[in-house]
Amino acid sequence: MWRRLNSLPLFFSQVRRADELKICQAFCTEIVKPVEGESYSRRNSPFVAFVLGGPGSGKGTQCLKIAETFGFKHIGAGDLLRKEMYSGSENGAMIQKLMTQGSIAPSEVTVKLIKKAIESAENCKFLIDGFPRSEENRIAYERIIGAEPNFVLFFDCPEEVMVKRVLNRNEGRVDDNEHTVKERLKVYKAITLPVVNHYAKKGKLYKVDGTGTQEEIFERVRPVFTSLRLST
Ligand SMILES: Nc1ncnc2c1ncn2[C@@H]1O[C@H](COP(=O)(O)OP(=O)(O)OP(=O)(O)O)[C@@H](O)[C@H]1O
Ligand SMILES: O=c1ccn([C@@H]2O[C@H](COP(=O)(O)O)[C@@H](O)[C@H]2O)c(=O)[nH]1
Ligand SMILES: [Mg+2]
Repeated sequence: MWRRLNSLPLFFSQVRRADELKICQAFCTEIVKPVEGESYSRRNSPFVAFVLGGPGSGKGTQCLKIAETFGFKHIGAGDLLRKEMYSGSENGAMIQKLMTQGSIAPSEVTVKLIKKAIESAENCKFLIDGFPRSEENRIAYERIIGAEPNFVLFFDCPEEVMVKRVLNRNEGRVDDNEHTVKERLKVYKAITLPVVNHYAKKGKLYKVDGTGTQEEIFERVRPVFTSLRLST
């Protein structure tokens, strides 16, 4: 569907936290370099950043700030699934069960929702928050969408901080409870971190310290997006 985008140059070093998989850390001044003269369009080649991190690492919070400051369209994979769940669609009950368990929805379902959200947006720059959750998700996205993300923003946060934030969230989510957050952390470590590692190896990962205040974190994120020189 969309033509493949060039992989973007990042520089690497070893990691401290999230070290189960020895994820590489990007630490460069010119973080993302779109190809000279390249223009991005919603249908042919949107500019896509995946935003990953554990439950409560602050993905949604930071995506709102990035979207507002840099004009990206924020697509929360979990938000799309929650909307589907409450819509009364045929997948609703299945999604509710998986979310309550802390498990992951079938790739076809999630990618279809993401594709629809991209195609119906009046934008060509997207933040896809909380996806891909697994290697299977990633492969399905690449197959169905026909492109890789331009880069991946990863919020690295200690487990105890993430759990505390989730349990204080108070938004009525079916998964904001002690039991589900424990399951989500297991899934995150076993299935999502390999995706993070995949993008690190490809030179597409930008890792940000997810501790501190929302404002402090955003100041770490800001240079990533300031360095983008998108021609649209
Ligand atoms: N830096 C921060 N310090 C304290 N609380 C925060 C911070 N960032 C976000 N929060 C709060 O923590 C909770 C979780 O944040 P957020 O929803 O952004 O995380 P998330 O990574 O999207 O989580 P999930 O994967 O569960 O959707 C929210 O209530 C949010 O307001
Ligand atoms: O790609 C995805 C994203 C989310 N889910 C399910 O939704 C919940 C909550 O997701 P958030 O991104 O944290 O809002 C997640 O635990 C999964 O159950 C999914 O299946 N696939
Ligand atoms: Mg979220």
